[in-house]
Amino acid sequence: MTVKVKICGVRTPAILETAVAAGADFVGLVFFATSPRNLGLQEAASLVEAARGRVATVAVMVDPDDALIDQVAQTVSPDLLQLHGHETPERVAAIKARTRLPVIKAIPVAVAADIAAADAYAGIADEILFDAKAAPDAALPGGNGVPFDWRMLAAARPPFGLSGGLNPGNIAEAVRLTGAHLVDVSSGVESAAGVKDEELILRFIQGARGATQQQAKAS
Ligand SMILES: O=C(O)c1ccccc1NCC(=O)[C@H](O)[C@H](O)COP(=O)(O)O
Repeated sequence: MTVKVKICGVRTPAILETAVAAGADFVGLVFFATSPRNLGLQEAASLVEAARGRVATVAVMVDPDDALIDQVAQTVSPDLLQLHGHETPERVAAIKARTRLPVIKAIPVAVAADIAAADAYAGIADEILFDAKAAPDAALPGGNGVPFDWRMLAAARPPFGLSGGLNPGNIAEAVRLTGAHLVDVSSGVESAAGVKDEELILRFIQGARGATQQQAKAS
């Protein structure tokens, strides 16, 4: 199994090129006004145009209303959507029907009981992404660079994605321990909030690919 890698919070053409050259499968474009990774619609549209056919683009939104959904779908035209808020299964289904785009649903995890929340999205979301639940006083619902206890994912139904506090130093262990088929990183490949680092992106993707090879040998 080859682990798919998503580099989230891409903001510039140069970092998009780095992610493509390093072999990323997905790049995330964040639409969340107070995030240091937030993009305007036109900036995002330019990145999507440059990415088309080379790496899949994911528009990351938090409890978006229909107006934002329509603006992003029509102006930015990403390959997928990622819903990172409190969207119900019914809302996810409605957004999918409205846009005809595949949807990644983020499930926030702090305690073992949180894993079961994913079950309600079976057959609705195209991908489940278990992410660390943000602290109550956190400024952002995602992209905080904080991991959760991966052992809780023993109760998760594969396939699933993993994010939250991943970085070049822990990605191999994270893949080995969880069996995640998708890994998603933001803070762990940044030199400062919202500033992606080319070297860290390369090392992260190499680490994910290396972990895949070891896992394949063991099975
Ligand atoms: O990254 C953001 O700024 C962000 C803002 C609002 C909602 C979601 C956001 N990011 C979602 C992601 O997909 C991140 O990659 C994921 O939460 C992991 O982040 P990190 O722990 O920093 O690697």
